[in-house]
Amino acid sequence: MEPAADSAIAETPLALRGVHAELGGRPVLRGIDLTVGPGEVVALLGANGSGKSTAVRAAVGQVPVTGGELALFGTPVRRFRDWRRVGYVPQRSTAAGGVPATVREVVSAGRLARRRLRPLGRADRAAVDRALELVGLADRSGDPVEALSGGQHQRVLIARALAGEPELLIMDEPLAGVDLASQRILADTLRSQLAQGVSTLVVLHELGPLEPLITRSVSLSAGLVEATNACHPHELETGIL
Ligand SMILES: Nc1ncnc2c1ncn2[C@@H]1O[C@H](COP(=O)(O)OP(=O)(O)OP(=O)(O)O)[C@@H](O)[C@H]1O
Repeated sequence: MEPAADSAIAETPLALRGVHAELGGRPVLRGIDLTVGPGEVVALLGANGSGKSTAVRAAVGQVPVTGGELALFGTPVRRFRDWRRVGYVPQRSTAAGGVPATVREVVSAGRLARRRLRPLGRADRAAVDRALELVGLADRSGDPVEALSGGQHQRVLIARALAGEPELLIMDEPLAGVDLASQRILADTLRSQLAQGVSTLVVLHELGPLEPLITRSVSLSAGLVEATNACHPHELETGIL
């Protein structure tokens, strides 16, 4: 194989080929093809239960792949260890998991894959500060996460993912329950990440303020890809929603 082709494959942040996955013994993904190329923002769309969350959870190694191939940066997910290259924002949940924690503590957890067992250093603290600034929560960093609204909570989860300075950002419904002002902050945040070359896979029900940033949309139906649309800013067909 040509070296150029080799490096092109290695640089593909996320590639799913004919991916199958099961939950509770039932097939949920039934042969998904999905690629997130360098610098792309791919929106994953589809009805409730179509398999969007399962696809992203497979991509971050939380759901085993039972067939096909899933690779991160050219490495099969089962062998992938370089998780600091990936930022994951799970579907809305409690950021602190019931444990009292401040906004800064939760966001600092995003540095874990980089720090390993070392204490938080100056570069870690600077990255946490930048992430808090990006999502507009710098002034709330000392507050307990329990004291935040749902939309602010969601921004904490995004800041936690950004604090790790990922090359691939995977977000599961980051706009769910978030008001328009917060959605715009998220759009600005994503725009700044794109400018730095971060690739993104984002599960959405409505494109909202993210619409101009999306380069491609992939629509799932009953565990299969129903449609793929190359999007140019402002040209996405809203009909696919
Ligand atoms: N733990 C589980 N055990 C068994 N089935 C599950 C489990 N989690 C999800 N499922 C099923 O898998 C299918 C896909 O679920 P998934 O959460 O991936 O859908 P989704 O497209 O993200 O939906 P939504 O838009 O509602 O978030 C659904 O039919 C769901 O009922």
